[in-house]
Amino acid sequence: MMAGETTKVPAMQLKGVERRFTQGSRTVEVLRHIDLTLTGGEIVALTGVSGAGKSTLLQIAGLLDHPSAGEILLDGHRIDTASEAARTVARRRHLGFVYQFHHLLPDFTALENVALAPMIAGGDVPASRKAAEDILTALGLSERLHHRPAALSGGEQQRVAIARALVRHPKVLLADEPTGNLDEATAARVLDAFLDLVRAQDVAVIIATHDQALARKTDRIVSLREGRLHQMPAGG
Ligand SMILES: Nc1ncnc2c1ncn2[C@@H]1O[C@H](COP(=O)(O)OP(=O)(O)OP(=O)(O)O)[C@@H](O)[C@H]1O
Repeated sequence: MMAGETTKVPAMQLKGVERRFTQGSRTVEVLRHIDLTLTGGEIVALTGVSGAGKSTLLQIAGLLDHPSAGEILLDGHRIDTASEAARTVARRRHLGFVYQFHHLLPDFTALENVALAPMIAGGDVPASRKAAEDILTALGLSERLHHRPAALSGGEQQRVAIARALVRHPKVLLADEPTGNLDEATAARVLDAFLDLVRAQDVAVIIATHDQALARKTDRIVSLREGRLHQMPAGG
């Protein structure tokens, strides 16, 4: 190790993760033995054909589902064996989620939608609103703070959803087709704003996507095939 360098604990590690679903007499092995290390500041694209298990893997990494076997470490600590209450706290404090459809609250403004997350986590109102304003401004939405979702374009709505996921500075951000609902030009703009922001925040990001143009902009591409994770060569 070089002088002044510190070893960085991975934001999240999946070790030997398996997930099988049993329906009647039939068992489907969706994830067979997944090893994945996510480091702060690293953006990983998770690819694979429809049904390959991308969403299943995100659900497990997001502590929303339990692996059938294997370990999950968050910031170096086992979290898969923790109580449901501890997992909920860890999810709120350390994980952020962005989905294809944004699920913004229709009766709240952009600013309120984003500020709610830190407020629910116990932040005071002025600090939460300031954090929300800062991140929305970083995403180019300073002129849209007081608009409700219905008065925003699709790309703007998705940027609000991204702001909401990032406002508490999660250690890990899990995104499932975050630009899948947008036209190509809007998707590219939203993605660029999103990548600039997460690179500045040092958050580990995993993005499940079918979009090769999106995947090529990340630091690393992994692909799920027959339940196993393959590292794809650099450059996609
Ligand atoms: N709760 C469940 N019960 C039974 N089977 C399930 C369950 N959840 C997922 N599966 C199966 O696991 C496999 C992987 O599904 P998953 O949604 O993770 O794929 P995906 O790669 O995200 O697909 P897509 O790109 O279409 O969203 C599919 O065959 C699916 O039917």
